[in-house]
Amino acid sequence: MTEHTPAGLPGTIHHWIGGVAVPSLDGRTFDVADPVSNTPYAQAAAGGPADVDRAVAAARAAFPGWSELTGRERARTLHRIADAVEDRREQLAHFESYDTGLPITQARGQARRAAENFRYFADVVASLGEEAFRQGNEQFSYVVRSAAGVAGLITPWNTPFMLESWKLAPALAAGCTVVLKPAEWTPLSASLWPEILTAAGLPDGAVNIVHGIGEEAGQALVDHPAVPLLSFTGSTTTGRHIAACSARHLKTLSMELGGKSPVVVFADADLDAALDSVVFGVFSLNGERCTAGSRVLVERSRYAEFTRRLAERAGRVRVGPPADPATEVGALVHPEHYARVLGYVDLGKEEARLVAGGTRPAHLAPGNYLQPTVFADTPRDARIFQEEIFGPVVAVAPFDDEAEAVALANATEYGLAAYVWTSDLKRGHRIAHAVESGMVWINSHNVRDLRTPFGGVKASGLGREGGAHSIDFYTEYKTVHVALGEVHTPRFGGTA
Ligand SMILES: NC(=O)c1ccc[n+]([C@@H]2O[C@H](COP(=O)([O-])OP(=O)(O)OC[C@H]3O[C@@H](n4cnc5c(N)ncnc54)[C@H](O)[C@@H]3O)[C@@H](O)[C@H]2O)c1
Ligand SMILES: O=C/C=C/C=C(\O)C(=O)O
Repeated sequence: MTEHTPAGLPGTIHHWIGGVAVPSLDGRTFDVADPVSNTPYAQAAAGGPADVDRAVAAARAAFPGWSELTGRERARTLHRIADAVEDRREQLAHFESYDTGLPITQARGQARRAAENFRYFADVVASLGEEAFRQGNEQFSYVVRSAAGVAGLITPWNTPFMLESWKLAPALAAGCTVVLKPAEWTPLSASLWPEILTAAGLPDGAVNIVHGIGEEAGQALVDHPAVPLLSFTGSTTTGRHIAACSARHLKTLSMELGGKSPVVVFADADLDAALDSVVFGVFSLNGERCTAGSRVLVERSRYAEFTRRLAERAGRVRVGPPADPATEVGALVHPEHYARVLGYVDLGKEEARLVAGGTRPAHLAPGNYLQPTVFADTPRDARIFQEEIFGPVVAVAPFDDEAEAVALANATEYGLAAYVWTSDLKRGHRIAHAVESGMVWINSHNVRDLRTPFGGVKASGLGREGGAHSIDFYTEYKTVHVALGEVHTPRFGGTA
């Protein structure tokens, strides 16, 4: 605990099954710590197969009632969920910041975005139509959509509440009922869902939450035969494992996985704007952001200037306690993750040239703090150029021409996001089309439009969520064909 411990912390975080807060059937719990003191402040229920089974049963029981409502009726509940999130925005932000180490100002933004996710998907489902096709006067076909069933939602520890809402909102909008398994390092903000969903009048069992360790609670959800679809956000390694396990039941999968997104800066770019975007893109959210621009490729004629300015800016980023409103980079989520990031920093010192950061800021004693770190002259086969670090660490490298920029941008197994900076818009589009990624921003940082497909290619994922793509994922189609005129069925076997 620290002087910044928020009021109202629960001592125990329970599962939420069928509208009731419950411990694990076998009574097991795990420790939950904050990333500043790294000491446990709560116990959370450690779910296993029997708890997941109970949660799936509750979701199945709630499914007929929830899925048979009209889209407009479900939309009304979703708007009330958004209201309830907004009502608790301060508490949510403080819980999130305390548990994850995110700076409080950024945690507030994530809470706002969570409410927005519910409003957005409420509007989508309220205006959703279905398709019809006519073949002259002979046949009419129409397509009905229905909720796909009980959805399993498995979420990571970075921006946990927002990413939970990014799955809960479209799943509920589409008429699914769900079992959510939050990340075990950051279960605190999820402990507010029961209060939020109850205040909004969501029927019991429509959302069930099972806390626990990925390999136990998450695995049980993956293996459950009555969960036909899984939406997973997390690491590529876990995603691959879940996909392999899901083959047995042919589950429908949506996977938002890791990234190593390039930022390509041409000599004709607005360098000030590009610099702002690079600094924000890799150091905001503590660098624990799937779409972080963690590889910066700069045209050689501006490379030295850009690298020097980036190093200066990184040195001025304010690292500090997550609860301090002046903090720009807080504490990394967990000592294990912190050690992993520090391991990459040590490696980077061998593989490239350290030009900023690389150490714990002297004034911050315990806590998982790291000064924003910049490596220059990074070779393309360096591990710090290839592997997702998921912390405030950026690798910079020069390029000589457009072809080399594209080759370097594509020289990783990942393909989530990419960013291009140039004042030549034709070139901007050329690069956007040539880069292997699910999303590209030209002369912009990661500004989201919730209507667009979000997701990646290569090792960054499978499928897309966002807008109608989310609704498609959480629904099944059925096509109904009906004859309009006289039917001339080919007569097999002659007449009787
Ligand atoms: N592409 C995106 O949209 C996006 C968004 C956020 C995070 N991420 C990625 O997430 C990663 C960081 O998150 P993380 O470290 O929590 O990832 P992780 O894969 O370790 O864990 C994610 C979730 O999966 C669960 N899990 C672990 N093993 C499991 C198993 N065998 N079966 C079922 N569930 C299991 C965990 O408990 C957790 O809830 C990074 O790679 C990051 O890029 C991607
Ligand atoms: O760290 C990952 C961030 C994911 C972001 C979204 O899913 C989103 O902005 O909708």
